This record gives sequence, C-alpha cells and structure tokens, in this order.
Amino acid sequence: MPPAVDKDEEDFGFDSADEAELLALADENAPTAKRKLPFESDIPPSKRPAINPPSLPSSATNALTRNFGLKAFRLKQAEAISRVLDGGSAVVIFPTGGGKSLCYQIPALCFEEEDKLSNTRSKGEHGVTLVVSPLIALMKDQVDALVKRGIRAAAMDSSKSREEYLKICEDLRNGDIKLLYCSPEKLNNCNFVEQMKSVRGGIRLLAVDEAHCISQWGHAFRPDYLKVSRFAREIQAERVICLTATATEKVAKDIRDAFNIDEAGLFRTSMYRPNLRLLAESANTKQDLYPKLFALLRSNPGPSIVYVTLQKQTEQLASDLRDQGLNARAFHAGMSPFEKTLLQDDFMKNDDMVICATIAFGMGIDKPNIRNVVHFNIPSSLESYSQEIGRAGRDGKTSNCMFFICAEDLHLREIFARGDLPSRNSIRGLLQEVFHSGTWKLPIGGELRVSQYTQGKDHDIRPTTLKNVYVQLELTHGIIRAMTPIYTKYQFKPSASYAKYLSSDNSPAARVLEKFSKHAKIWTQVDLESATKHSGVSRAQLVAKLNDWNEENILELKPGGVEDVYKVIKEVPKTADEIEGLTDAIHSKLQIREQEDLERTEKMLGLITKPACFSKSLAQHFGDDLPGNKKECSHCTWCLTHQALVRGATPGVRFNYPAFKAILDQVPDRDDPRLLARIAFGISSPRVTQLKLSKHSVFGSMDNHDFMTLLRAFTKVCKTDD
Ligand SMILES: Nc1ncnc2c1ncn2[C@@H]1O[C@H](COP(=O)(O)OP(=O)(O)OP(=O)(O)O)[C@@H](O)[C@H]1O
Repeated sequence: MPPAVDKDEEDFGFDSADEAELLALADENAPTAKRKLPFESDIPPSKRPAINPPSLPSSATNALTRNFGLKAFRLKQAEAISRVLDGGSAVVIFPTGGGKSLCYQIPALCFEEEDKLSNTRSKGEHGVTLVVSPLIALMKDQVDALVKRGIRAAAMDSSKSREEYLKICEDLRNGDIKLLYCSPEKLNNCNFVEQMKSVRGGIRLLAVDEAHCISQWGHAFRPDYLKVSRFAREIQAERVICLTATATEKVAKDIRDAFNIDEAGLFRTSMYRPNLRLLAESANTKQDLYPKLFALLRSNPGPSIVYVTLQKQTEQLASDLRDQGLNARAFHAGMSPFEKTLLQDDFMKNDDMVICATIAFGMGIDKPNIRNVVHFNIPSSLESYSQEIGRAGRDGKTSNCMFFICAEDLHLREIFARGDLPSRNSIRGLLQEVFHSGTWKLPIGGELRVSQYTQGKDHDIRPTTLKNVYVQLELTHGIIRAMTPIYTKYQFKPSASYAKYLSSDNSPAARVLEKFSKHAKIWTQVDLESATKHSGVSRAQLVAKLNDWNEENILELKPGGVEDVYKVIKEVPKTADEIEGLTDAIHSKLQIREQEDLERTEKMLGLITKPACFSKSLAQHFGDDLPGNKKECSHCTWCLTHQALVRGATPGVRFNYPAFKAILDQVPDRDDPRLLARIAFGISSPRVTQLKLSKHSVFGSMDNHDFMTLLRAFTKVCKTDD
C-alpha cells in the first residue's frame, strides 16, 4: 500500500469533506457576530478602506445591516461590491476569513432592489447569483447559514433527493431563489447547463469560489475548473466574481484572462502579518530535528499545530510528543467524523494542546491564540504554507511559524511531484483505445462512452491525471465534449410492498422494469441496456421511475458503474501519426506540470535558504511587499541571524546494481521504464498496485537515488522510451 496521505494532498487540495466539517464546527464555536477579523488590527486606521465608496448603493449597506447584522464593510469588500453592482466583473484576493463571501452575497441581495429603483425588470425577473464552489459540505454550510438569515438560497448537489431537486427547479422557475450553489463537476451535466442558460431572469452574477483552481499555474489546479469560463460564456452570465485566498500575480492574471477582467477589477489586500515570526531550522537527519521540535514547543507554550505529510506520521509524532509530557493528539482525514469533531472541540477549548496533523486540519479553525504552527515536513507550495501559517496568532500576539527541514523530506515531496506523470506509452495506449476504429465511425455529435476507472487501471494513469487528459482533449484540442456521466448498473432491494406497487403501476416504464429485472436473494439486477434497446421506453424514463420508487421507499436503489459520456465535436484522430502528435502534445503538458510541482518545492525551500528576509520574500511571491517597502521584517530567521540556512546535505550514492537487478528480476515487463523507476523510487501507481509490489522489498529499494538517473538506467533495458 502506498503511504496514506490526506486526499487533499493527492487531489490538488480541495476535495476534502473533512475540511468542510471542520469549518462548520469552527463556525459553531465562533459566533459570527463576535468573530474578530484577524487582520484588522494589522491595518493602521488611516489605511483602512473607505467604508462606503461614493458609488456604493444604499441597497448594499442596507443588506449588510439588515441581513447580516454587520456595521461596516472591511478590507476591499465595498470596492469589489460596488464594481459588481456597477455591472463589472472582479477578482477578489483576501486572506482566509477575510470576508470574501459577502462580496457576492451582498450583490445577490441587491439586484432586486436596484432593478426596482431603475424600473428595469418586472417581478420574479431579478435572476440568480450562481456560486461555483468545490466542497459540497462547505456549500451546505453556506446555504444553511443564508437560509437562517432569511435569504433564499439552495445548493444543487448530488446529495439532493429527486423531490428536493424538483423543488429547486420550481423555485427557479418562480424566480424564488437568489443564490444557487453548485460544484464545478456539475458543469459537465448538460441538463444543468441548459437549465442555467434559460433560468428566469438570467444569471446576474457567477461567483467562482477557490478561483485559483482555474489556473494551470496554481498549486491546486482542478481540471473541471477550466470549464468555468466557457460555462460563463454559454450561460451568458452578466458578470463574474472570482474569489481566492492565495494567488500569485501569475495566477491572478490567469484568472483575469479567463474571464476578460481588466486590472481595475482586481481587489487584493495585504497578507503580511507583523506578529508572525517566520522561523526555520535544518538538520541532516529527521532524528536530529526531534529535540529542536520538543524544545520549541516547551519554550513557547500554547495551542499549536504541527503539520506533517502522511497520516501515519501524525500518530507517531503525537505519541513521541506525549512521551515528552506534551498534550499532543493526532488528526488526519482517515479518522471518523465523530473522532474529528470531538478532537476539534477539545482543541478549541484547550490552551495547551498540540495537534499533529495533515493538511486536513485547519480550514475553518478560527482559534485566536494558536501560538505555534510548525511544518515538520516540507509543505507542497508557498501558497499552502502561507495558508497554514495564517492560522497562527489571530489575536495579534507574537506567534511562531517554524519550518524544520532535512534532506530526507525532499524525497517525499519528489514522490508526490513525480507520481502523476504517466509514461508516453501509457498516454499513447489510452488514445489508441479511445480513438479506436469504432469511434471513427461516430458522426459529429455522436456519443462516446468510457470508463475512466477501468482506463486508469489499464493504462497506469492516476485518476486526477486521467481527468486532466480528458480536459485537454476537450478544451485544448476540441475533439470531444463532456456530457452527463451515467450509471451503467442499477440494482435494488425490493421492500415488502414492492410487488403490490408493481402490479398497480400500469405505466410503460413499470412494465419494462418488471420484464428486465432479474431477482436474486437480496439484490435485484436491472438490465437497462437491454431494456432500452428492446422496448420503446427511454433510459431517462426508466431511471426516473426507479428514482421515484426509491423516494417512496418501494425499493432501495443502488446505482453503480459510472461511465463518462463524451460528444464528438470534430473528426477524431485516426492515423498513427495523428495519435502520436496528440500523445506528444498531452504528454508535454503533463511534463510541464511535473516540472512546476518540483519547482514549487524549490521555491518553498528557497524562501528559507536564500539570503533574504522570509517575510518580504513571501509577500513578494504574492505580488505584495512589507509595509513601506521595508527591506526586512526584523524578526524572521534571516533577519535575526543574517546567515543563510543550509538545507542539509544529500549524501552522494553509488548506483546500487544489486537493487537494480532485483527489480528487473521481480518485474519481467520491459514496456515501461517509468514503471520500473517508480518501483525503485517508491512511487505508487495503478499498475504498481496491480502487480502487488507496494509492499515488496524492491519497492523504494533505490529511494536514495536521483529519479532521473533511475529513469535513464531503466530506459536502457526497456524496449520503449519513457
Ligand atoms: N464587514 C464585515 N464585518 C464583520 N464581519 C465580517 C465582515 N465581512 C465578513 N465578516 C465575517 O467574517 C467571517 C469570515 O467571512 P467569510 O467566510 O466570507 O471569509 P472568506 O474570506 O470567505 O474565508 P475563507 O477563505 O475561509 O473561505 C464570517 O464570519 C463573516 O460573517
């Protein structure tokens, strides 16, 4: 088994239900009205933004007090809202907890009042603000909070029952919803896109939360996010607002370009926090770092978070810290929701607890007095680092952000960076399968069905990378377009009343389902393929009937076997040359991603090893600077010592021929040098798992070697190039 990392680490950062749960909890613990803006105290009153810029309509200030019970706007909220209400689009970059949500919630509440004042629209025609947000649990949380405030909001997510879904549709038709939330994946659903195109009153504002996921240069790129700008055009959104807590200038520019937003539409506030002491220490081995960590936590008592990369490290480290007499506990995404909630509760109440956690811990934590945030492994990027240290010292008191590094941690980061790139052979094989002679016969507009799950295993490509390949085929090459994915298998458990209902339901769908269901002891299988082929009833009607019965508890439905459906947009590649060209194009894009991942680690290390002020370098990474463009913050490790940190020596190794030979003996396949290099380096992949090698002694047996050296060595003994 590959080491358990929190899913977030593998999936570019924003898919963890755990994080949303924690956010919900944090909000419960911190009543919103009392919640203090962590950064307000950092901004001198003279520099605080004007409360109401001249163009801010009174409807906005009314909504702020009436609906949210707040007195004044903060940071650049008023400016951003004013621009949106003027009809412009905006990019909002405020730190975590800075109040980004109000920048679209307030306009959503103002449209109706403004329409009435200008007498431009009739009743029910005030349209909808659509919010694209990556976490379902976070969406639910937001919708609940809005509904509690009497605001008409809803979320279109997969957890909705058919009845709830139909109710939302009805409300939309009646012009009864002001804010509608959906996930980026929903944009692949053709019915949803059509629905949004013709929503009553139109989409007045499209809000894109976690907008940095749009940027291919960003640390948390999510392929489905790339489709948001096309979607905005298709549904003719009147204006767009993109929100994020972390964006470099390049990422901000990418977001602006995606939606044609000029520079005046960028609202960024400073991330610099003068009370955070950015510190770093290095050692040759991890072992040497433990005493330093113990000493730091002992001499700076108070609530602390120690971040590590792997789940198992959280347990081990917490136990080590307990042995040292510290009140330490482990937290990771593999724990049950109940355990996590309990632990978070404890942390909020306690003043001496040290949480050893993966990145799953922290989002939504608004504990003011966190005194230490320690990185005991290398964070994935400066963006993650900045977000994580941002949890320290929200009460404005001095707090430590310690970054411990040693050479062996670099290996772990390289495993992540190199794990996603498939070999050229894998991409070629995939494309040959997708564009086989059966696909050639499809007309333009014809439907192509694939199981990405199976393809990932067959071609040794990780799920997120495979998704990325399909997005490239869709957006870069325009060959196919994603449609609504479908379930290919339906099975159900009939209730006691099933037979009675079935005999009294005379609809054609009920008759067909009866004919094409195969009963077994517990689960009844429905052969939908044959049913649609041999009856006049459509698949949609059959699925709707099954869903209705499920709703009415006549049966318990279990769909399975997701197939991704694509529409052919233009002539598909047929010849070997065309497939080769496409393979090269896709592979080189993925190669660039790998390089960028490696560079992100280098930049992260550069922050603490370059002879420069850490705080200034971090600010500059985000296109910012220290207040008054000061040269130094005077309290980071560089400013305190003026000595550059040495990252710890990687001992030179001699090529381990016996280990090399053992891998070749164990794996007879010679079709993929990258597979062999991964095994040697200790990088898991679908094929490594299939070969049951993750726990074998050869796995990771050459992990102290340079990866490229391994790749070159294995390429020499393989029949194909990497
Ligand atoms: N002008 C304001 N005055 C007082 N409180 C505010 C103001 N704006 C927002 N808040 C409060 O700040 C808290 C954080 O706001 P919000 O959740 O919108 O932040 P965010 O920037 O979206 O954070 P994240 O990056 O975590 O999503 C909320 O409790 C909100 O009510």
